[in-house]
Amino acid sequence: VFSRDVSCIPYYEECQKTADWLLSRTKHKPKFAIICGSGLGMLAETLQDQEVFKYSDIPNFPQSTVQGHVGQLVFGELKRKACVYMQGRFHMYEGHSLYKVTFPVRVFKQLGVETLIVTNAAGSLADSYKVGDIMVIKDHVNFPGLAGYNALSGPNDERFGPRFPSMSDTYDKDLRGLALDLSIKLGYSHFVQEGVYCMVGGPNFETIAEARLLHKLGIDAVGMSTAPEVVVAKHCGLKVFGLSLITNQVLKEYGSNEAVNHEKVLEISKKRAGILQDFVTELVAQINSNNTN
Ligand SMILES: O=P(O)(O)O[C@H]1O[C@H](CO)[C@@H](O)[C@H]1O
Ligand code: HPA
Repeated sequence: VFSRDVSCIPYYEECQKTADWLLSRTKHKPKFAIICGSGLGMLAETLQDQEVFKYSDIPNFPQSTVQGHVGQLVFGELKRKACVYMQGRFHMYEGHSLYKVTFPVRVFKQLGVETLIVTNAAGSLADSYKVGDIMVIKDHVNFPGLAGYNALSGPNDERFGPRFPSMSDTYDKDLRGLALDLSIKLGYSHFVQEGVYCMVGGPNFETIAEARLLHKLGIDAVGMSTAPEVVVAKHCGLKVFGLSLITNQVLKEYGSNEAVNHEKVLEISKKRAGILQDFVTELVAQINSNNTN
């Protein structure tokens, strides 16, 4: 489940074939790819001149199985910049191999994308965060990756990137700075944070003991995605920027009657998607005007 079957058809060619299929059907040449987190598919709604491809029609593409992940690529223009949105991501807990989870990222690279913007729904461990806050991802802890379930495990194809890529500067410093400046300009600074995201395998939410452990480790927000996509993006030379929407507080005390569930996560995502949408739109516009990209 976790690693690539080395006997399967060559991965680079497989990605290229999918990219060529898309390029022959869309007039857009995206430089930005945006992955929509749980319940955040509406981020794509502001795209002008849309062209939509269902995952079930795209060669080699996996299928979405999680509620809140529609399962289509939307190409279009945001402030006259060509973008592709992934409405529905793939998670390890769905049973996808990590090479399938990250397949779209490599396809984006072959489409000519230069910057990947990841979004996700996450639970907060940081005491100062509130539900509805947006966290600019400064760095991540890839728990499955540390345990050997890494999207880069298996044969390395140098055409994507090096065997041993550095991850010390993964979330682009200029883009993070730009986003924090922008949050002030947009009047968002009271709910925009910067912090560390941690990926756990899921699909269960954390036990109290696990939540306390993550909190002690200095992790600010936890989710079940993002790290594999980001590792693969960095490996193949994409600039990376990430936003976590805080959909719930992770319980750290015993005896509470509260419990998180996916429906509550989707409810908050739906409520805050508009704000996230504006943030991403303005950011994409600014990246160009500042020549950051
Ligand atoms: O990370 P995204 O896809 O936003 O979704 C988050 O929300 C779901 C749990 O409610 C999990 O899939 C978790 O990873
Ligand atoms: O509390 C959480 N834990 C893990 N993943 C999540 N995704 C949204 N909220 C959470």
